[in-house]
Amino acid sequence: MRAQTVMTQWCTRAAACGQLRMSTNTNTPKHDDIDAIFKQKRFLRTQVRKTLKSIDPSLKSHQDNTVQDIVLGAPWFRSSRRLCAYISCAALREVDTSKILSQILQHNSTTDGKKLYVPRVEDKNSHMRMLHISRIDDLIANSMDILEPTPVDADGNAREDVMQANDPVDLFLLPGLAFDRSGRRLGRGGGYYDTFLKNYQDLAKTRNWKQPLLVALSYSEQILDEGVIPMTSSDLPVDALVSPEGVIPISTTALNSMDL
Ligand SMILES: Nc1nc2c(c(=O)[nH]1)N(C=O)[C@@H](CNc1ccc(C(=O)N[C@@H](CCC(=O)O)C(=O)O)cc1)CN2
Ligand SMILES: Nc1ncnc2c1ncn2[C@@H]1O[C@H](COP(=O)(O)OP(=O)(O)OP(=O)(O)O)[C@@H](O)[C@H]1O
Repeated sequence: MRAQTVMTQWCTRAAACGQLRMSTNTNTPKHDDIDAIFKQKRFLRTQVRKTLKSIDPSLKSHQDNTVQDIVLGAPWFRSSRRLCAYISCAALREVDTSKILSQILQHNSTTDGKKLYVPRVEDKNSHMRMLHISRIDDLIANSMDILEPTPVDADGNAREDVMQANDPVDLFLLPGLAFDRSGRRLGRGGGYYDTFLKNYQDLAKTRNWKQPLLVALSYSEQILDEGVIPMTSSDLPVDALVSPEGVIPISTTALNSMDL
């Protein structure tokens, strides 16, 4: 049985027996409900991690290539000038970004002139920065074994922090554990991306910049039925998903700007 089928059946059963009380309404949940939502998220993360572990490695690698080729060929990627992308971690079974990143850093005809910012975790208090890198050698493994940039480059200069940059980022390539077709995203629970994206969106508003396009990369098995992913008011929806089946535009921005 396919992992997606197992997940769908599990979600249906869990919802039916009350393990997952989905917040399909947009009202902010009461304080009493918040703990339950975080508990539901933890439960769902465990299920998704199991599903990811069960995907056949050759199927996973095929999906990695397909998703990356879709991104590399997409007009919204090709026309982006400044982007933030995650450095995929094999142990976390995330969609691989190595091909996308190396193409950006090679400055070839597809990706010429793009400026790349990647995450650096500063503390456990949901604080993450996005720092500019120009070479893959700018990265070292952190305590979670994820590659990230050193704060200072080889010449001793502080790397540019995207929050201090003079020009706007047009595109974010986002990781996550699970997604749905209405833009819900389940992260790894650190609150790093939600906090960062909220701050970046506020900065873009202050500067009168166009908001960046938020695109999450997903294996097919990570796209869950609508209503299954619990949300709080701090969870930010994504504009679009890229899975091996193609691009799924979600927001009006995505529908208007992705040229699909
Ligand atoms: N590649 C990548 N880089 C990233 C993130 C990410 O999700 N992926 N982050 C996104 O926030 C930030 C780091 N946050 C992280 C949060 C949790 C775990 C992690 O290892 N989680 C384990 C479970 C740990 C536990 O339960 O104690 C896991 O998910 O298996 C890693 C990174 C910034 N950089
Ligand atoms: N019961 C709780 N009450 C209040 N805050 C909590 C609770 N459980 C977790 N948090 C915190 O809420 C924040 C957001 O958690 P959430 O589960 O929404 O993260 P996420 O969306 O998966 O992560 P990310 O934004 O990095 O993708 C984290 O800082 C987490 O420590």
